[in-house]
Amino acid sequence: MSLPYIFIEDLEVKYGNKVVLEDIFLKVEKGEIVSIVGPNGGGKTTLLKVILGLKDYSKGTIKVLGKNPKEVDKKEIGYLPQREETAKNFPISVFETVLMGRYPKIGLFRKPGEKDKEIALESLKLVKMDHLKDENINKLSGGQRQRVFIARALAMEPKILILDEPSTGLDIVAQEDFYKILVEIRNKKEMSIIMVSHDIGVVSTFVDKIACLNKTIHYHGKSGTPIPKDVLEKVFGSNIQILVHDPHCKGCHRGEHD
Ligand SMILES: Nc1ncnc2c1ncn2[C@@H]1O[C@H](COP(=O)(O)OP(=O)(O)OP(=O)(O)O)[C@@H](O)[C@H]1O
Repeated sequence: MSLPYIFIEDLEVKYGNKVVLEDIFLKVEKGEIVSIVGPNGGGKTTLLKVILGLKDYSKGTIKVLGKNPKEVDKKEIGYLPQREETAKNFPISVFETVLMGRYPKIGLFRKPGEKDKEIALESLKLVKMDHLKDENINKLSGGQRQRVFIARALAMEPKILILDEPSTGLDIVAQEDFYKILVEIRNKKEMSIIMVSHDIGVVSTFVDKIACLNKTIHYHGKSGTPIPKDVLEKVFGSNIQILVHDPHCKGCHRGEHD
């Protein structure tokens, strides 16, 4: 059997003397979509940084594509950070933005060729934004822009896609569309997707595994199975209310709820 794309065992991470992650065990297989949920300050971004090789760990084992994270070829991992801003009024089109995703492959000083343009267009099609390819990136809505940034990451043809709160600011319909696109991308490209999310109700319908992170991972299971109440209380506190999302509810789609 092949190695999981991400393998983490007994991981501990500190900032100075402060332990922010401990006893972390997590496996992400090829083609799996995993969501990390948890309260502010729970360590989600820190975990992503360790996976990306941007932050050291103090104990345990972590292998990304079978290697120490710092040794992984950066072209193998597409990363979309929490907030991605484009310079206001910078005249760059959607297509040019996605084409920038090819530069790690072709080098900064080479002109993209026909194959690069083909891949950029295919990436835009995957996120269903090809009809806006000539539009200025700053004229798009937040959700549309987010999809373009995903296309830019896809243009690098990575094996793993890492997204930090990709659905922030999207309404529930846009969130669902967004997650459906991620599932399609996974199905077509067989890449692993690991993302931080706050919308636990919606995300659980689309992902393969949810990891609740508050210093350590409290639950780690298949989506569709309800997360036990005691686990939710440990992670979010006792006031948490999880709205179980019914994807067939037509009222949700028409915005008929409060
Ligand atoms: N550069 C840093 N130096 C020191 N402590 C840090 C640093 N970055 C994060 N921390 C601390 O590490 C802990 C985890 O932070 P992290 O940003 O990983 O949490 P998070 O779950 O991503 O939070 P949020 O949901 O608010 O984005 C917090 O206690 C935070 O204060």
